[in-house]
Amino acid sequence: MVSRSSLVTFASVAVVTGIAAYAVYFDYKRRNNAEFRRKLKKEKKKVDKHAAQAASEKQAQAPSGVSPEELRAALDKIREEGQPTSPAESEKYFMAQVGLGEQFVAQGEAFYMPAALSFFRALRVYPSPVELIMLYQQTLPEQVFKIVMEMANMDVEDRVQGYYNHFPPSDMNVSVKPSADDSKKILVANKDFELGEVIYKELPLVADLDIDLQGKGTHCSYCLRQIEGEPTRPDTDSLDAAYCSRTCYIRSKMQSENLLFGLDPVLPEGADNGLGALTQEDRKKAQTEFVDYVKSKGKLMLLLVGRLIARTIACETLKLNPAEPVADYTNHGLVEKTYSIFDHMQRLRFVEGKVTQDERKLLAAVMASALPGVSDIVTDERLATDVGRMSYNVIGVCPASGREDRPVPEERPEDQMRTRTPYGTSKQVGCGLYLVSAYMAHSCAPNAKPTFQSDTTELQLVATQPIKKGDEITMAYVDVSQHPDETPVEARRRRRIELARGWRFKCECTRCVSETTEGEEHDIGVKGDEAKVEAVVRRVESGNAGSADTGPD
Ligand SMILES: C[S@@+](CC[C@H](N)C(=O)[O-])C[C@H]1O[C@@H](n2cnc3c(N)ncnc32)[C@H](O)[C@@H]1O
Repeated sequence: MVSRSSLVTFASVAVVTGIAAYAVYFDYKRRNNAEFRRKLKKEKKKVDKHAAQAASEKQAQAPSGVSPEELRAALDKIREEGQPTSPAESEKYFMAQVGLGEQFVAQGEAFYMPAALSFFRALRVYPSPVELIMLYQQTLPEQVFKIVMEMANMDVEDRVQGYYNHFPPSDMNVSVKPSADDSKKILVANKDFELGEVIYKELPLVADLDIDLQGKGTHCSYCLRQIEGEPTRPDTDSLDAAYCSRTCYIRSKMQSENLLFGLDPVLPEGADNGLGALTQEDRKKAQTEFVDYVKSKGKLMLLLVGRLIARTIACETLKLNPAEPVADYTNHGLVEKTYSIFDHMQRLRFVEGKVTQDERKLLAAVMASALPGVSDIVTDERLATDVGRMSYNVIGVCPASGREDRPVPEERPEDQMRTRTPYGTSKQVGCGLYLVSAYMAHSCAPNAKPTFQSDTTELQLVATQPIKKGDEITMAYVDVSQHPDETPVEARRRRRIELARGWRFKCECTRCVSETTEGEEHDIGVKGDEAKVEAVVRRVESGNAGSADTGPD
């Protein structure tokens, strides 16, 4: 049934899950095309006037009368048709579908269903669906509007609720499932694995060298491998990046380096409407200030969040240019139509991070100097959540050889960064955010371990015990060995404190439970589990997405 709440459902979910593909382009167009802005303003005024009227009239809330089966079949067919890929094609497609819809409507009620399908097709490619829905509500016959809304809700619900049917990709041999008490997510094996077998390989969404290795030229700034011979060094890189190969250089540049630390234009030719108004000097200055801050304060997580935002923008702008060989620059089909990076990220658990005003300004200035207007998305709230989510989920990259020269951190490792490495952080060269591995729970008696056998950021998850299909897969977030100077009780207490300080949860693993001694429990600084999941995600997953509140709890 189409009701106001389902309209809100669609609106809030569509907004928070990222309008994606054309957002950057259209946003620019809107800001810069006076005619477009005038038209939008006029339409908005019309809508505001009618909205008050409609509210008082309390529109009928009956369903469209079309059966869910019929709607489902129509939706499946429309999905199969695919969507235009370039902005120009999208605009053409949008106009054509709206024109068709109008023609069908003019032919009378018998043609309302095909009319609604055309308007729905147009809605799917429009970058601001909420605005369009408001226009539809005021201009389309009620019956047509209801069909469009029912289809839109079905589309969004499938996408949001069906997320874990599509992710992780099936070739990774694992699924994300709810835990037995439904309070969290766990990673489960889709088949049996023998001891020592590789369960899956995963590339990071973003990764970075430890701060002390940045700019040194000893390790690749993209794959983090130790560089043999002369590194590839771009002339104008503000972070002094060095690469082990041209492939790494190109990938890094395409994914985040150019936007953050390079000077090439960010949008594809023709899509920027002359927006690259800031000079290269402005861009360099903003970049240098950000780099100086990150390096002097050791803010690796802020750097990674910058990369994350840059990569999100790069993914969306790459979609604007179908001629680009997208797959070459991306990992695991991350640039795909159904889910954006934002969709992936917002499902990860986190503890809010601390970000100062200066930090936000420095990062926003880098973004603004490359792509004016984009700095608007770097809000205090978003940054605190992103930094929290990043530091909560990254995994330390420890190549087989590791390193012995890592500076001893002044802060406790778990305060400075939580890099989830079973070897401790002392040997790592950097860290990466791995979207699938992020779901692995900690166990003090884990059955799997992340390894970096190719000496790059590619994570290979290896079974450290035989694993049966359906078993939960776990890793150690901290060093779970018993040190020579420790009793079992002391070792248990050490790892539990480290977990509580770093990840704010009380370990409930089988080993901790079995090693509990009577009267021994002590205050480890946390009562239960203080990690959060984005409120909108929780609501959507519990089938109650109607609220407009989209912030974390
Ligand atoms: C990095 S996330 C792992 C994925 C997470 N379980 C989820 O629901 O998305 C870490 C969170 O998992 C849970 N967790 C992981 N290992 C745990 C353990 N040994 N005992 C209790 N909770 C654990 C805690 O809620 C913690 O906040």
